[in-house]
Amino acid sequence: MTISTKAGSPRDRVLIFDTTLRDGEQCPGATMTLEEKLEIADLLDAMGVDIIEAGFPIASNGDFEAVSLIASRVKNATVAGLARAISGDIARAGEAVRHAVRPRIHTFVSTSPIHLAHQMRKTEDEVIEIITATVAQARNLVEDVEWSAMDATRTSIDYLCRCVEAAIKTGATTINLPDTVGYATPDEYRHMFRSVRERVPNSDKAIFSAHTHDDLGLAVANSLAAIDGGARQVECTINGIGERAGNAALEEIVMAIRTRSDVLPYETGINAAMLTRASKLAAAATSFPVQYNKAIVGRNAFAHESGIHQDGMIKNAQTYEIMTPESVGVSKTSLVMGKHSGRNAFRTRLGEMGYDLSDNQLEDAFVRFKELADRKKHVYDEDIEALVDQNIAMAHDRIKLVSLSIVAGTRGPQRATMKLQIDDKVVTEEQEGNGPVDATFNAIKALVPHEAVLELYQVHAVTEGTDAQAEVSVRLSANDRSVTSRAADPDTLVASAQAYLGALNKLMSYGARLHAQHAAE
Ligand SMILES: CC(=O)SCCNC(=O)CCNC(=O)[C@H](O)C(C)(C)COP(=O)(O)OP(=O)(O)OC[C@H]1O[C@@H](n2cnc3c(N)ncnc32)[C@H](O)[C@@H]1OP(=O)(O)O
Ligand SMILES: CC(C)C(=O)C(=O)O
Repeated sequence: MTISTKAGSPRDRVLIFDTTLRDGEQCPGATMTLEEKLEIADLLDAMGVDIIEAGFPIASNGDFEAVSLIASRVKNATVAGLARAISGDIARAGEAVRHAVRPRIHTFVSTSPIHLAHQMRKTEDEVIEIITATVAQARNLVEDVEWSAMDATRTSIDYLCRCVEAAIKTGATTINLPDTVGYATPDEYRHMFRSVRERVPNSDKAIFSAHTHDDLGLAVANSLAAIDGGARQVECTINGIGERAGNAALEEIVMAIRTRSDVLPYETGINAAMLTRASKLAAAATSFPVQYNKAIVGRNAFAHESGIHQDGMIKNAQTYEIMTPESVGVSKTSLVMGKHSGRNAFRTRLGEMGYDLSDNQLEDAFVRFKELADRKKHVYDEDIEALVDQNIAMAHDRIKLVSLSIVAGTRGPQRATMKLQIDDKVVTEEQEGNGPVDATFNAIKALVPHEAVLELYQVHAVTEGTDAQAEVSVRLSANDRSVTSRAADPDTLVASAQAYLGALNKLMSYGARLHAQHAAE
């Protein structure tokens, strides 16, 4: 099947066969409700999936009902029901898909020696007879019959060719050669498709299909190799969910074909902008979270934290992104601020947040940002805001905190050892208190004797989590003047000391007469 591209060069169409609702549901814990299946089927249809494998109708009444309902509501896609090479399975699958606009029966039987000997307990000739009888039965029910050779990749090529020839002769229109146990390498899989297509005399009467599993992490690579070997249908699932390590991920195949159209001259009918939505829906329905670094749909797929990458992204997104986030339905790239970020990203984020800092202010804030990022897993905008505001506010302070250590716990009294820089003199003091905050404030009072009264002391977390920054507010009053100062730090006691000192600095800058001036002398 060939279609023309906009540029006029012919590209082969690769059919996308989605089996999220059948093989995807087979992985332990991924069972979906009827409503969830209907919602997924509607989305797959709207997204442009060519064939939706809706379930295995003989498996249960629930599966039968889901396949029947999906068959009656899907508007464009072919709806397939799976059936073993057993008459009852095929009749049930035929019944389930009968109201589909485009119904398909997908029947399969094992072909590898290990499966024939141990699972089927049949000879090769007996299985050929089973293929002939069951494909013929399916063909009597629907025109579109897919036949699969279970464990094809561990089957001898001679016997596989005999099976495929028999299936096509009896009426199979699609031949699927699955790598059922995820054992093949891309070269082997490509070669298998080439050999079977070359050696089977009637191979041109069927579309060949690849169905891969990810036991060795090769499912997508094998699917692409199969296409190179002549397959024009690929069987895959949203988020790559499926039996054991999963199936080939639909979104990865689609985006590989789209992004590397220079070396993969194919097209799919998928509206890629819906991939992220489909991923979220499948994850919610199955309760299988998508790993953060999952290709295409993982939450880090379009996120950058390292400074060199962020710098490149700011200059030109193509430096570190091979596809746009919009192309897969993600609204924008995110530059995550963290310990690996650099100045360019920090300055850019501050600009977006409305700050216009001088070079010196920026440098100071950047140093403090790196210190914070070393201590904190996530640095949010609110953290940066708190840090920069504090930095600007502290620029002209006469009293600065150099260090603070606290002894706290059940065996009081609590003790604070504090070092301050007052103008250009460094002074140290150790004080006890009724709790670590009291000890801290006592140390300040000892180092900067004053008569200001503490009117308010309040603590709240800037963001969520146990490593959140504490934002402390302190209000002091002296000589009829009242000032409030805020400070943030992951350490509540450091934030408390900074806020208290901030208030003292403000009082001093308003000209309040504090003994601090004497202490600094
Ligand atoms: C590679 C794949 O993904 S194949 C699809 C796998 N999916 C599933 O199995 C999910 C749904 N399965 C089920 O609900 C059940 O297994 C059923 C309803 C299909 C069958 O249940 P049971 O009749 O209890 O059989 P059970 O599951 O214990 O064993 C499977 C039987 O099917 C036979 N069988 C397996 N595959 C095939 C096949 N393709 N064609 C014919 N028979 C087959 C096995 O040899 C075994 O037969 P036996 O009982 O005569 O030894
Ligand atoms: C039923 C077949 C197609 C299958 O799921 C497999 O072989 O993995």
